[in-house]
Amino acid sequence: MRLSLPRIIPALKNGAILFRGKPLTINKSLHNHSTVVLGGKPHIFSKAHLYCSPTFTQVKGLHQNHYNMSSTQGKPITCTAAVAYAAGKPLTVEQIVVDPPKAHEVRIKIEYTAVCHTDAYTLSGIDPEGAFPSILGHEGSGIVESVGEGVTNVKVGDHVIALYTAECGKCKFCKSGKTNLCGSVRATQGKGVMPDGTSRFHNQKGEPLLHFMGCSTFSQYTVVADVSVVAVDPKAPLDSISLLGCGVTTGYGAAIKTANVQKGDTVAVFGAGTVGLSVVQGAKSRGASKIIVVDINNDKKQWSFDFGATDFVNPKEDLKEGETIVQKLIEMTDGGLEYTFDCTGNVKVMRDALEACHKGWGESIIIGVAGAGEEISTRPFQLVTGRVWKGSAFGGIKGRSEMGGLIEDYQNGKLKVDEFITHRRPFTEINDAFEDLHHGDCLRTVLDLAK
Ligand SMILES: NC(=O)c1ccc[n+]([C@@H]2O[C@H](COP(=O)([O-])OP(=O)(O)OC[C@H]3O[C@@H](n4cnc5c(N)ncnc54)[C@H](O)[C@@H]3O)[C@@H](O)[C@H]2O)c1
Ligand SMILES: N[C@@H](CCC(=O)N[C@@H](CSCO)C(=O)NCC(=O)O)C(=O)O
Repeated sequence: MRLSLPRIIPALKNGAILFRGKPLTINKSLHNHSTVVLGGKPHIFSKAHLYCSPTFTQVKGLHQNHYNMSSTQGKPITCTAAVAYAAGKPLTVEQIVVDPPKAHEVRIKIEYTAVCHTDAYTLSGIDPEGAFPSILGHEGSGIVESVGEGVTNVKVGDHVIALYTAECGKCKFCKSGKTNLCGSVRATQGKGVMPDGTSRFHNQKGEPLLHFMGCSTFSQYTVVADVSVVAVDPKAPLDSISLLGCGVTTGYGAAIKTANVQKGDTVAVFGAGTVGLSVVQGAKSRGASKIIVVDINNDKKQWSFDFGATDFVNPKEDLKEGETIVQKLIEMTDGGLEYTFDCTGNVKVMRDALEACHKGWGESIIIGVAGAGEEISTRPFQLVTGRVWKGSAFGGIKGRSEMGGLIEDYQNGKLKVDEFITHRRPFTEINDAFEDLHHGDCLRTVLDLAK
């Protein structure tokens, strides 16, 4: 069993874990969370996780009780959150109040959240659905603190990932077998409220704060609909798997599910952020014969090769005089690609990605998110001659039924996740994490909500 230190310490204090038949005690706990002294003997733990070997006996019920969550159940919780008060303004880190979950809702203690490009997009003010004041964040993991009436899919103490693409299993969309776009809570989610039309967050002045993408992971506690949360293997480290809440799943799923890349296919990926590089690793896992990454930032070249790209093209530097990126890609692939992916959100790039597809069968998948008023265009002849334009949300992955498989892929070393965490910060440095997004050396910044 693997537990992060902030959670194991209360358990140890309660004598809830036995070591060689005796309760473990902490003699000393260092600020450096990678070292604690247990029973007089120093133990060093990597990545702030304690791995309980067979000599460490887990006492029955520990999982539910060690966190002492029952004291907060049914009550409002005051905690730290980062509030987006207005578009284009830094987030305000302050104390807010999180109400208990109502029926079919789940209150989660968020342990880790990463910052996705989409959070920056909404904060910038160009998201047509962006609403303020709100609590952003949608790529996070945590532990269930309490559940409302009628919740059966998760229980207190479960390790969970919040899902911005819900899965109810009952709606027209879920039952269609054609899409992961569940319809059960999407309308209220887009308005920044819970399914009953109200918010569970308010600030110290009593003003309601809106939810975001059904997740709001930029808060130490959040409330989500039960259809918007999945329990995961508690052995999977929560910091790493927070990235499965969006970026990694989106790119990997777009390659292996939406496009369903096959052995020998040629692939071009525009934009080598976490999403694009996860497309690359999905295409590589399927045995694509050529994986060309197109990015205007040379810092992304080495990343691209590390994740499985065979070629890297910087359109600002690698084109001959008068040559377009479409011509270059067509020339490199004897007529165009089987699959292209836009992972930039730039509508001009989306057009290039479509037109670089092979006549007759090439498919282009739009993943990037474009601002209000932006539209895509191409000559209809591009489609008449067999190219296909598609989109992909959350990689086409059904969060509740398919997340377990992705976690297994990660645990078996098939899916890279840790490699995307280039920066770690305490939650209080969240505005710096938004700044990180603009630097070429940053894929994902993971924020530790306990700090
Ligand atoms: N559809 C979905 O479900 C979904 C999920 C997650 C993210 N997104 C969107 O996907 C996009 C990528 O997200 P991310 O977190 O990887 O972003 P990111 O900012 O980390 O990466 C974007 C990359 O695109 C590159 N880029 C920018 N302009 C370019 C251009 N003109 N040509 C080539 N490369 C260019 C950047 O240099 C960067 O490497 C964003 O638009 C994000 O909002 C969509
Ligand atoms: N709100 C925007 C669109 C934003 C958007 O397209 N979101 C993606 C997920 S981005 C995750 O980082 C998505 O999955 N959309 C499908 C959905 O939200 O149902 C707008 O209004 O244009």
